[in-house]
Amino acid sequence: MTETPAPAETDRGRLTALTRLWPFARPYRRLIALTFTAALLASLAQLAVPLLVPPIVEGPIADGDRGALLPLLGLALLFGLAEAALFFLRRWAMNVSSLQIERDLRDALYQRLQRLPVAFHEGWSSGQLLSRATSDVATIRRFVGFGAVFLLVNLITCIVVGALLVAIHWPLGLAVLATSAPLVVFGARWEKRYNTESRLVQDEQGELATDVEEAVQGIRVVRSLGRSGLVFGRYDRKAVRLRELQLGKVRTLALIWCLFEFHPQVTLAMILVGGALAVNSGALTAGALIGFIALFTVLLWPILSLGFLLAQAQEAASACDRIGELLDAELTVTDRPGVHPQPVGTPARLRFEDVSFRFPGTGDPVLRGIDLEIAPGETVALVGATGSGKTTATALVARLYDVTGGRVTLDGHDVRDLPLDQLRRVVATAFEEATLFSMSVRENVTLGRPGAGDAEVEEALRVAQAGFVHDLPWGLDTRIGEQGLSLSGGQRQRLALARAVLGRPSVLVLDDPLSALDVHTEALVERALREVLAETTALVVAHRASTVLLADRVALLQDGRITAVGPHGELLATVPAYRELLSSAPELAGAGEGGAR
Ligand SMILES: Nc1ncnc2c1ncn2[C@@H]1O[C@H](COP(=O)(O)OP(=O)(O)OP(=O)(O)O)[C@@H](O)[C@H]1O
Repeated sequence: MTETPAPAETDRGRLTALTRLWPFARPYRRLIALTFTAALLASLAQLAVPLLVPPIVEGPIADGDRGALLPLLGLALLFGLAEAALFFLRRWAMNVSSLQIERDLRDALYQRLQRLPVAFHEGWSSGQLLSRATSDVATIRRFVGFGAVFLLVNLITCIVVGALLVAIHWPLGLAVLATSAPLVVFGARWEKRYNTESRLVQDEQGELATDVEEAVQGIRVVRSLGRSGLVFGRYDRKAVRLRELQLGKVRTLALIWCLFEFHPQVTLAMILVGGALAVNSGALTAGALIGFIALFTVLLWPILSLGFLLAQAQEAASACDRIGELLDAELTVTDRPGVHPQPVGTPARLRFEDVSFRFPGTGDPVLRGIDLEIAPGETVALVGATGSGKTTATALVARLYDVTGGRVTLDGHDVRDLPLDQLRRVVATAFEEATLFSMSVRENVTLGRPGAGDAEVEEALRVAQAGFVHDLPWGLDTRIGEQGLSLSGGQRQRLALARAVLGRPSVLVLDDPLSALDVHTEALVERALREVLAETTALVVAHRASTVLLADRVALLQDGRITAVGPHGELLATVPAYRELLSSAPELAGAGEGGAR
């Protein structure tokens, strides 16, 4: 796997990236509006007590009229109760909408990852994808479920309270607003710096996740080579770098907090001095000053929270950008507009017509002008030196990659003119690396054909010589794969083969699927496989003599070109390069003595 592409140095991570969330938030706009309204009303209800202070101080308290106190206190209590009810409503609506948005985002991301071409996945490390699908989605949920609402509500509270302060005593009110201005200027400047740091931290977390994943997956190799120390060293260097990046982020945040903490204290001192002078000169009553200070304390939380709310918004914007990189990635292998199912026989005729292929971003093409026709029911073995392009050629049939020149056809239809659904139903592929999922044996085998009946499954298992599954603790219902029962390499290959031959596909593509079998099992699988190959069209990558002998004809691939096609015996007799290949590859050498089937 290559390094994850670096983000472009454009507008990335600016708060405008948050607008990407709108399509996900739109279905829940009513709940979001309810959240926002409840939060705003609760904040405004908080203002009731400070606003009631001057009438209480200057009325009942100054006059010693206890009876007049009661209705005012009752009013304050009512506002308190309203605030509590609004708090509950806000939390409920906020959590429901944010959890829904999180789920929708996760689903969209997962579906996109499933649809993105193989070439895309080869360019991205799994840790980067994992961190986007988990921690970035959670960051967005936290912002949607908290930061976004309070950023707006607190801003409105600041404006309303600012206006009230000016209304109570305009010189003091304006002074409070003037001391708040640096917060805005500083906040805007800091936004850029914090954003860059957030993004770097998030990317480094992805790198670290990749390392952990590789170390776990490759644990046997690492242990057997005795390189745990080396692998740990690499991991530790990244962990140290992550710590440094996080510390940088913390430093920036600490600076912000400093300012946001310092500001209210200085402002409060200024209000006390200015207020005392105003009361002395008769420009302000004592009650109004107490009310002014009480209102200013309401302003403290919105001002203090601005720092971390902006930080949360920044992190969410970075997360949106990172997720956007996946959601915007081009779906290069997709259904052409207007495609509809075409008649494809079983077995089908497979043709490579002047096919060329170049991996994206690479120089020389891997395949150049390949012509190969495989008649219905015929088996052709693809033979060539390592790196000659055999696996790449087979991957073009099921459109794991799309040709960059020429075309591949099934019964005369360009594979790009078939709906992907149909194509992948009629073409079955078994890879050299047998991948099994954390599911039951049955689910693993029927993955490509969920409707397959018991008889078909049994037949596929028989062909693949995978009868061992009946001896597993729960037979076909035994859970296998990463989190299930461990199987040997040969057993895994046999199950992957059973998956490919299930339902007798129109075209069978086998990429050296017998490589992990012992000689005895291989002979049994080959015998059964001959039955299947007799009824289907097959393209088989052969690294071993025994696999070559399964084929009717052999195609020799050299440097991305097919240089000879014919029965094994004929090539052996007439093509020196083929003879050389057989003699230089011990695995293939045995074919020298045999003949094609
Ligand atoms: N994702 C990729 N990006 C760029 N180049 C690639 C990619 N995958 C394979 N290649 C290159 O394409 C060439 C053909 O690879 P391919 O796997 O098709 O060869 P092969 O004949 O199947 O080899 P082997 O017998 O070792 O399996 C090689 O040079 C390989 O390095």
